Amino acid sequence: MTISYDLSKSLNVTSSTSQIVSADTKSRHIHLPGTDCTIKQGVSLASLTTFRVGGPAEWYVAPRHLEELQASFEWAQSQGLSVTLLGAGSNLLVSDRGLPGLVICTRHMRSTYFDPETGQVTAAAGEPLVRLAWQAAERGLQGLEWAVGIPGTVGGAVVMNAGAHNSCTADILVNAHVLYPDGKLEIVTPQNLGYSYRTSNLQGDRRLVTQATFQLKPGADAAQLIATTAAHLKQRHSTQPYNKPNCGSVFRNPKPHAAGWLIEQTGLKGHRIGNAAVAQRHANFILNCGGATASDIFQLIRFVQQKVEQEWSLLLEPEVKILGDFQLI
Ligand SMILES: Cc1cc2nc3c(=O)[nH]c(=O)nc-3n(C[C@H](O)[C@H](O)[C@H](O)COP(=O)(O)OP(=O)(O)OC[C@H]3O[C@@H](n4cnc5c(N)ncnc54)[C@H](O)[C@@H]3O)c2cc1C
Ligand SMILES: NC(=O)C1=CN([C@@H]2O[C@H](COP(=O)(O)OP(=O)(O)OC[C@H]3O[C@@H](n4cnc5c(N)ncnc54)[C@H](OP(=O)(O)O)[C@@H]3O)[C@@H](O)[C@H]2O)C=CC1
Ligand SMILES: C=C(O[C@H]1[C@H](O)[C@@H](CO)O[C@H](OP(=O)(O)OP(=O)(O)OC[C@H]2O[C@@H](n3ccc(=O)[nH]c3=O)[C@H](O)[C@@H]2O)[C@@H]1NC(C)=O)C(=O)O
Repeated sequence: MTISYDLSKSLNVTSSTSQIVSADTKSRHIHLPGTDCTIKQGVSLASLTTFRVGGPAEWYVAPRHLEELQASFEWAQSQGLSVTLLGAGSNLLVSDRGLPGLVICTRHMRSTYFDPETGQVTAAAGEPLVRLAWQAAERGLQGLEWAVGIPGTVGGAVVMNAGAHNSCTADILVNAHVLYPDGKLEIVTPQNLGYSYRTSNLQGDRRLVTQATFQLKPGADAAQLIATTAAHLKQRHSTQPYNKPNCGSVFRNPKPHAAGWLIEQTGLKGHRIGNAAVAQRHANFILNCGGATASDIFQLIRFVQQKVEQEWSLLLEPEVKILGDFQLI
């Protein structure tokens, strides 16, 4: 049985039913008129996700500017293609069969502006959150020290409400610019985004975050902020596995419990399916031990869910976004 499996009810799952590629889209590269941007056919997504798994995008584009982004949306609409949004791919499990339609990757949308007076920082969607955290600390701007070690983009952080060390994106977001597929731009505030733990109403949505502004506290001691940031990174490296491809925490914590604790108590540390394994260092991490398939990881996620539910009567909800078709074995 082949299904589009919606594990978290908030997944941007796309069907793998082949799209009809129209006559003028048969070449492997399509130049977007009026831009320097090229849409490519059949681009592997494995190297674009931190799990290092996943098949090809039917079509792929990585715009650098708003105009290129708008042109990409227009092109997808003109071809009747579905659109999937990709940041740094650090919270994604993409099917081995790849994704139909157009995958728009924002990681080349880069720019940062720090206002030392107000403490506000505005960054384009593709800026690495980690880079922003270090730059803020170096400028004596307090409020992003928690973000070190999270290998996502600014856009991904706004969508996922990324967080750590009892802080999260919603705490510091002033506003985000979002682009609708029809080209309309809107400025949204945290109050509009339905934020809660690792959740926002942008998840599974068609709006694309193009930039975000965060409020930091100016005038802090840079050396102190750098020390705190470094301490957070050190703590992470001592509790989380950074040596093999993964997606961070696989499941949201079913508070007041910690998913990692539940999985360890269920005896699943080290459990392996194919080349995917539950990490020894942290049971809420699944590792690609080398040559894992998305299917291996998917089966392991299902297995962990089933075992934990049997033991604790709790269904763990994936934090990772599962995209495309997966087959239940
Ligand atoms: C080693 C490791 C450690 C991690 N630690 C943490 C942690 O401590 N805390 C934490 O919260 N997360 C953590 N994560 C998970 C991940 O880094 C975050 O969820 C991150 O915010 C995802 O950002 P991304 O750019 O990679 O988004 P992606 O994984 O590319 O996408 C995530 C979702 O956001 C959507 N999306 C991405 N960009 C945009 C955009 N510009 N506009 C609209 N939608 C968009 C995608 O469609 C998808 O639904 C970790 C991951 C790894 C690999
Ligand atoms: N296990 C996995 O699956 C993966 C784990 N990771 C881990 O996640 C974490 C975050 O990864 P990633 O987002 O790629 O971030 P990186 O740690 O690679 O850093 C991103 C950018 O932040 C800036 N930066 C990093 N460290 C410092 C510093 N000490 N001082 C000043 N600036 C700094 C640099 O910008 P500039 O170059 O402009 O100076 C760098 O390019 C890392 O610990 C990485 O090892 C990342 C990917 C996959
Ligand atoms: C990595 C992510 O975020 C991380 C974030 O980096 C850290 C640090 O703030 O706190 C959360 O982890 P976490 O809840 O697992 O934090 P930890 O402190 O490592 O563990 C919580 C509790 O579980 C226990 N634990 C953890 C792992 C394990 O194998 N066994 C175990 O018993 C720990 O001893 C601790 O008592 C976030 N995870 C979630 C799902 O909320 C992510 O979202 O991808």
